[in-house]
Amino acid sequence: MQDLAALFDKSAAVLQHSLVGGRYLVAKHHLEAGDVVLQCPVLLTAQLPSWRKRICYACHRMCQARLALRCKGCEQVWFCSPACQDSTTPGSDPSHVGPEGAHKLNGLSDTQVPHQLLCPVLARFGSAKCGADMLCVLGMVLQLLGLQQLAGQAPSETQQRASAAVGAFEVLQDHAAELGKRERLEWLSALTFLRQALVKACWPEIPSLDELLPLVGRIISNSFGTYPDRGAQDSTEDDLLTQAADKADNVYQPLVSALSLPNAAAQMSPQHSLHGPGGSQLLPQFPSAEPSCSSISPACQPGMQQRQPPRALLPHACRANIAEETRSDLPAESSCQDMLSGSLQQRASQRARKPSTGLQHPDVAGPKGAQTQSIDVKAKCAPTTDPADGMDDGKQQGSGGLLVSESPVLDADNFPRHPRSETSVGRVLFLQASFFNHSCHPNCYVHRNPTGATIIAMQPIAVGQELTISYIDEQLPQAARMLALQRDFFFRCNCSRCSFGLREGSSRRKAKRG
Ligand SMILES: C[S@@+](CC[C@H](N)C(=O)[O-])C[C@H]1O[C@@H](n2cnc3c(N)ncnc32)[C@H](O)[C@@H]1O
Repeated sequence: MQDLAALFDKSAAVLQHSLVGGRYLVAKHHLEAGDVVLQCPVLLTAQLPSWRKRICYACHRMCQARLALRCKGCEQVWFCSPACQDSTTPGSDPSHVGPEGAHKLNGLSDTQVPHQLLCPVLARFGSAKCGADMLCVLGMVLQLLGLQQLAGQAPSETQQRASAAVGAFEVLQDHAAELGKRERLEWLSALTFLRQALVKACWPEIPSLDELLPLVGRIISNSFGTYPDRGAQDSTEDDLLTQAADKADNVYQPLVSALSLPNAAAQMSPQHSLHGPGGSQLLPQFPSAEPSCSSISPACQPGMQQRQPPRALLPHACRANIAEETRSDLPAESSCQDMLSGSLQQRASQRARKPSTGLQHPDVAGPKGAQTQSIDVKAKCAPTTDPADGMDDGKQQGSGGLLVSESPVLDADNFPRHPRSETSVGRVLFLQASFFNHSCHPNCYVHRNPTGATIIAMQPIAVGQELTISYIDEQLPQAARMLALQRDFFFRCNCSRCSFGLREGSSRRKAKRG
């Protein structure tokens, strides 16, 4: 606990532990809406195969044009510039690469796993017979194995940082034991492929399946989905403040009103003293478009990015799909027990469904694109195809923004809706953010950019009060929320809103019957 606590030294959060609730974070001091609670770097991240030709492996920029520079060794990663390509080799000077700090692939500049280390293993990924999301997770497992290799090297700052990262990752909750039988078999099959790739690449130590499965268990239950975003790249301090205010007002106020929580509306109506003590001073300076990158890639030019309303949090693609399905399929007050018992059995098949329509990969044209999204175990017989091949770049949708976004979208009537039409482009794991518990009525939200995430208070938070974020679309009906949390995060939510909702649901049913 001592070392873990140090992860939060420079933040407004303190890690606590309770025998009943496990680890959780509380406010170190009073926070106002808009205050930054903490910033966490990206620990692991990977793109879905179909997006790799659009997203620079080094700086994580999403580009409109298909990237021209590909690693000749593995043929699995693409770069937006020679500088970005060079940055992945040890000893290079990363200072001129991409947006400020974006070369820090793992958010730990000195522990970025050199691409040369991973390249021979990635070279085998082209023949993988697993689905896109699984391949994405395998890529993150490989990065972690790379960090483990760095951690085993001779003492140096790099070694120390890698050891710290690996050590902290190992204490994240691992839900591998809760995988359904079918899912477990799927993962074992995918991990067997990874082991074979490691053997062929002469990896120094080949972990057993029993050692690899918990890594997957931690990654899938702690990672966020990444989404295309047009505009967040230029996030300014004012944008962040506005987002915090929008989120608090437009997202939670209607929810609170709908639930008629006593006193809650007042609590959820921050005074927006966003520039108050500890507010703006603490806000980070997000990297803006960087001349070195934009001068090379037209897609990185600020003029190419259209500002869009901020969007809401979603963990990853299959969660978005479930959200959409459950919204339409499920009555708001369905029995949660029924939902959950069904959900566990259906988890694998739900995940196997192809993403909903909406924003598609710019290269994807109809059914061909859908092929890459299936993670059905049977479908794994077909190699993962890359829809970017042979497509016309001129028909791409514009998308010059960041990979990740996490703020609400407003409908025409100004009521927040969820970006469920968005398709995930990959996954990302933030170490510190993994210690925030979920609430369906959270007091913080996560603003993400390619180099990391910033947790921001959405309302005044008293010293010692628990800090929570939402892992899902908290505007879903309770049954759907519970289903998504159980299915994707392996727990049953005990937040105050769910407890309240259960009582409300049963009393409404009673009232209907009566
Ligand atoms: C990302 S971790 C959060 C930190 C976690 N408490 C820990 O000790 O590592 C997510 C896990 O925390 C627990 N958790 C988070 N939010 C919860 C909630 N609202 N209700 C019940 N359990 C929750 C669940 O065990 C879940 O799998």
